[in-house]
Amino acid sequence: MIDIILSLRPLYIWAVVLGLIAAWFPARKAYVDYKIRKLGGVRSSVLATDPIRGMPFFIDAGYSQMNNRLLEYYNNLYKWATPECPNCVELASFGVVRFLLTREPEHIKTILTTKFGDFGKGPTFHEAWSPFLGDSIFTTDGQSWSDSRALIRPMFIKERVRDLEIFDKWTSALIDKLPASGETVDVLDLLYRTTLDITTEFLLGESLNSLGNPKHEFVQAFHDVQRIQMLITILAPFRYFIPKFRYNRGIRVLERFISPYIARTLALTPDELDKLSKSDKVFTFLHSMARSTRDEKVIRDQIMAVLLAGRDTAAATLSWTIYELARYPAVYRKLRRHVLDTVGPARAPTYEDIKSLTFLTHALNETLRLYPAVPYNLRAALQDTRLPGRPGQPDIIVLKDDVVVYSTLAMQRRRDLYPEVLPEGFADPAVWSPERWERWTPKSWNYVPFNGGPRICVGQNFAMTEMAFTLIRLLQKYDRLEYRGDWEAQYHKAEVVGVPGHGVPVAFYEPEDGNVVS
Ligand code: HEM
Repeated sequence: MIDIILSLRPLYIWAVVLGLIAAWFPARKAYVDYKIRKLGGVRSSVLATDPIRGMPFFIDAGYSQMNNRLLEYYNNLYKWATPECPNCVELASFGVVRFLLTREPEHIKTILTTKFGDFGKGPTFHEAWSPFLGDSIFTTDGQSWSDSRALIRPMFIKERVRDLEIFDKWTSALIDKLPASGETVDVLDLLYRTTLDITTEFLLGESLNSLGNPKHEFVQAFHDVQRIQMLITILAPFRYFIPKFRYNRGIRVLERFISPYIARTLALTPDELDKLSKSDKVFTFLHSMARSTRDEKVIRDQIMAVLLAGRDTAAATLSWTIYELARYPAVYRKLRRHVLDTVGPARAPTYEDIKSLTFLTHALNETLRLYPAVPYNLRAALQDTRLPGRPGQPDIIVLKDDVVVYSTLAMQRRRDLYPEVLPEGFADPAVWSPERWERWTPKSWNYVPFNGGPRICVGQNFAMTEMAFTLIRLLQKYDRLEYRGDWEAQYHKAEVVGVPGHGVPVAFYEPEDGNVVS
């Protein structure tokens, strides 16, 4: 065939090549249609199967990401969906990979539990993320993922007193950094640093102290790596064209910081590690891993993964909570009253205090409903499989290597997933209202900020305790809070984690006349 083409004149060669390309896409579509029919299901709503129709969607995705309109872009896709499949659409451009984008609870449930084994991060995700997260819990599937989970989980199953001490140390440092009563501060920036300091101390036994040293090169490097990683993920087919200088340099900075801690830990003998494990006070995540593996790379990868998982997620959720509390002073006052009644004005909270403060948990749940920290996620099909169709409709076929993108952000904000007629006292679902949780439990899989199934967030309890602890400390000290930004201008910015795009400029007020309760 090649010989025949090469024997033609150049103009004819171009014509043949273009003809082959033009024929390839309909042929590919026909083949996919045939396979799907054979498997006894249907396609989801098809938006594009070739570059001419597909490219504008991918370009718009990149543009929307850069301009912080990703949720709008994502929701707009469903305007072209068919009534048979209103919440799942298919996009393809070059190559053979189809992207299925969904905001359907039954699909998320299927991916994460019912057909857990059929879906995974997949080889492309692994390749795209491995410079940063290596072969860690985040980037692997099957046995490798299961080994990572077994390595990490022990540090999260116990309620450790040591964790509360770490939270206390760094929330005190946070409060020390807040300006005088009534002065404006961007609390998002401070919370990023607080959660980074908490997470590094938890992981390594020693904190980065970014609250004390905001210009630490680690902070900028971590930011650069995450931002570029998100772009690499969104522009998956075109990721090779993204400049990676800052990304690679950032990863080197992170590694330079972590390496000495790993080396120091690996220098300990198994006996020494066993001895340390007896004491909750000094035993770190690093020690815990070194008891199971002596492989420096394995440890490096898991540390990076937990750093990523633990830092921005909690900072973002706390920031959105503070942003909403500034909007609803009555909720702030109610929370403060609960905290002062339960913990008092100065004492550090215990695990029991935190558990008994249910309204505080409702406030955090409500934030995670409107602003789930991981707003977009994806899974690749590891084999031909299916997602359930609407009641009475056939299943949607997912072919091996197809990528399913799911958004808990888009799903949890779907108006049609809430009662059509809202019960008394149940605020509009678009509104932040912790009170709704007093009489309402979301249907399972309509609310999954920590995901679900075997891959559910391993740090969920750690995160909820850390966030509650931080809020309690702020509520003890300040009797009110004022937003100093432009409410209209605020937007949701998605870089792996969804944060308030304009930060959260606020002023905290201590009680006037020194009274604890105002
Ligand atoms: C508000 C706080 C948090 C939220 C909303 C959250 C959410 C999530 C979500 C959605 C996943 C699933 C990711 C995926 O499978 O693609 C996840 C996984 C994970 N999270 Fe969290 N997370 C939070 C805080 C934390 C913290 C503080 C830690 C640790 C210190 C942590 C550790 C992990 C780890 C290790 C995984 C991987 C689990 C696995 O793949 O088996 N998370 N988290």
